[in-house]
Amino acid sequence: MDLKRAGVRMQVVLGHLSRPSVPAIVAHPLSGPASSLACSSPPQFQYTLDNDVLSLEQRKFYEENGFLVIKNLVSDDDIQRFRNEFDRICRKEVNPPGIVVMRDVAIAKMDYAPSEKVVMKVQDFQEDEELFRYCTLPEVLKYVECFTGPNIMAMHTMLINKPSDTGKKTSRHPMHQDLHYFPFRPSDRIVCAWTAMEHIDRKNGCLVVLPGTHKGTLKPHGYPKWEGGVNKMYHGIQDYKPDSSRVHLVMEKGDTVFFHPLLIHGSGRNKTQGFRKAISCHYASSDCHYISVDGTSQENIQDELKEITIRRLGLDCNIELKDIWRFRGRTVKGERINL
Ligand SMILES: CCCC(=O)SCCNC(=O)CCNC(=O)[C@H](O)C(C)(C)COP(=O)(O)OP(=O)(O)OC[C@H]1O[C@@H](n2cnc3c(N)ncnc32)[C@H](O)[C@@H]1OP(=O)(O)O
Ligand SMILES: Nc1ncnc2c1ncn2[C@@H]1O[C@H](COP(=O)(O)OP(=O)(O)OP(=O)(O)O)[C@@H](O)[C@H]1O
Ligand SMILES: O=C(O)CCC(=O)C(=O)O
Ligand SMILES: [Fe+2]
Ligand SMILES: [Mg+2]
Repeated sequence: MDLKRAGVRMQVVLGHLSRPSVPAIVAHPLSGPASSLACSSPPQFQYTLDNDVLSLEQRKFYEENGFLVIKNLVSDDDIQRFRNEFDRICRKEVNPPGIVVMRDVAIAKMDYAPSEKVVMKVQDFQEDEELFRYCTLPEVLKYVECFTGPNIMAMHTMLINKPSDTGKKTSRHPMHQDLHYFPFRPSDRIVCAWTAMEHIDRKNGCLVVLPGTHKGTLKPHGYPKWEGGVNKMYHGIQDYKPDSSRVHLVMEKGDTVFFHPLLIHGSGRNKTQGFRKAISCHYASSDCHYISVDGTSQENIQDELKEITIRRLGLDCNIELKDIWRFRGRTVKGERINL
């Protein structure tokens, strides 16, 4: 086993077994700045920017693996507030503009009273002041800036309420790269923050990552051929091999993983009776620019997103993908430049 793999394994094992202690390569919000550890010949960094937040070890870990877990970053109080607001949205006590409330495909056509038990995800909560607070938390943005730089936009927001699997395995999220969904670049200035809202492990469907895959390119995505069905827009990489060496990220409430948009990741079934909750935001530097995805592997998701948006807004004309993203994006720090 090479050192990198051993390191990843150690993080996961130690992170799971020895909760109060901070394993060497698991980042801690209070751990020291890179500058204090700087050695004589600084390595070249591609995926992280010079900053006083990440230790050299944390920085190297992200460069090598494409993700970094920061333990205990978001407070219990904040998580409770997000839970309360999610509940209010599910019960239709509030209906913020733009929000998408999604049911699991296994129950999509059934008629149930509105409650958190029928909602698998809310998305695009940029107009919901209470949930959008997550995207503006200074403790989160402090880390985001290490990847995006100072001009930061929140581009995509989600609260995922992974339901108990009905037996059809539809609670799985196929392995994918988030960049498939994004018509902006460069990819290295985009990062996802994903915070566990409770203890999450393999039983309730934790995140699964393929370390180091952020160094590859964007792969073609499509719907996996799953007997029990697949949720709308849950595309997966087409050449997924079940034997790929996966790392399951066991996380505690408040732990936050930052990951690169090319990192291949997904999540397994929720085999418990509860709903597994996580809140996330994709950030990008506002220096990024929109690209045309015409004629690329992203054309399939462009077509689906345009179709849904046109239907939802009741438009009778075409709409440009970049305008959908311009409309969603919100500046959370610095100034809005290109996006
Ligand atoms: C980095 C990003 C990574 C990502 O994963 S981004 C993924 C992007 N996902 C999205 O943008 C959200 C996709 N979901 C949606 O837009 C909506 O939930 C969706 C699917 C349009 C349904 O919303 P509504 O139209 O409000 O719901 P509805 O009950 O009227 O259903 C309309 C038709 O859609 C079907 N449907 C609902 N939920 C579904 C699901 N989970 N999977 C597959 N199909 C689903 C539903 O059965 C109905 O079909 P029909 O028209 O009756 O044949
Ligand atoms: N054809 C596929 N394309 C893309 N991703 C897939 C495909 N089949 C399975 N996956 C993903 O691979 C992971 C493992 O799949 P599996 O069916 O073993 O799920 P599980 O047993 O519920 O979860 P786990 O093994 O992670 O505990 C899941 O994240 C799943 O979404
Ligand atoms: O929370 C999960 O299960 C994974 C979500 C995810 O990767 C996504 O929506 O892009
Ligand atoms: Fe994802
Ligand atoms: Mg499995």
